[in-house]
Amino acid sequence: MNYSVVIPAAGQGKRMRAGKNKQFLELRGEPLIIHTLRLFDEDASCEQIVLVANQDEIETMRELVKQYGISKVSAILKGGKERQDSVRHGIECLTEDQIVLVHDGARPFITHEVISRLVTNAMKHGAAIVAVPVKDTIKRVKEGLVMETQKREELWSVQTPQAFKWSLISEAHQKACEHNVIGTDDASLVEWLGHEVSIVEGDYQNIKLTTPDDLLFAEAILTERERKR
Ligand SMILES: Nc1ccn([C@@H]2O[C@H](COP(=O)(O)OP(=O)(O)OP(=O)(O)O)[C@@H](O)[C@H]2O)c(=O)n1
Ligand SMILES: C[C@](O)(CO)[C@H](O)COP(=O)(O)O
Repeated sequence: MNYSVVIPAAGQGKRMRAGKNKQFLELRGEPLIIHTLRLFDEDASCEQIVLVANQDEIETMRELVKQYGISKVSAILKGGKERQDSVRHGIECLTEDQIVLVHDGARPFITHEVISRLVTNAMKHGAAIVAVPVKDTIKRVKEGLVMETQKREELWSVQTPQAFKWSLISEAHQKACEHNVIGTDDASLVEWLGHEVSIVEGDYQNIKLTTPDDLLFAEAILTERERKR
């Protein structure tokens, strides 16, 4: 089953403390966003990529897409204040009757195999997300004191991509916007509508490059993947 993907890349990268949007940081000589875009460009089931960028970075993104020969980018749209606003802009430019993936520009290590299982699940359930079981013990804390220890067997750490039938994710984003509902991921808006969301187990290497430490992990993952090739 073919799909379209919305890639939000319109953040500031504040936690990375690089003095610029982390999408332009280089990994093995290529910008982070290019690693992510290439993954989908090379995925046989990906029909089109909608890239969401900061207004003043749209031209740079366009040039990079051209320079690195990324062929499936159909639009580069202006992002919004929050990630959710950026994703909504991307969803709004697509149409019904398709599976839409949402994937962070800052997650360059998703695999074709996980994408394929995700899309199959989204067709069956309407909504599916990639996640991994939590490894640490998680506690709820208030004012420096432990309130509760959560049942670890019920906890999953959620990643992107997240995949949806377009009509469902479009409705979720529109209604969330009308009611000022903010979620830290897109699936939480679908959950808020009362719709089921299926989990697809992914892998721990699908990290989001968020803080400077993640650059070290990224280098290690790239080294291992090159060795396996
Ligand atoms: N208004 C925003 C905020 C974030 N994003 C994108 O959403 C993804 C996940 O967000 P995050 O890792 O938090 O990136 P930043 O917002 O850039 O980081 P920070 O919060 O540290 O500033 C990133 O690809 C980021 O570019 C976006 O498109 N629009
Ligand atoms: C969507 C996400 O990547 C799932 O883990 C995450 O919630 C994004 O959060 P951020 O605070 O915008 O990085």
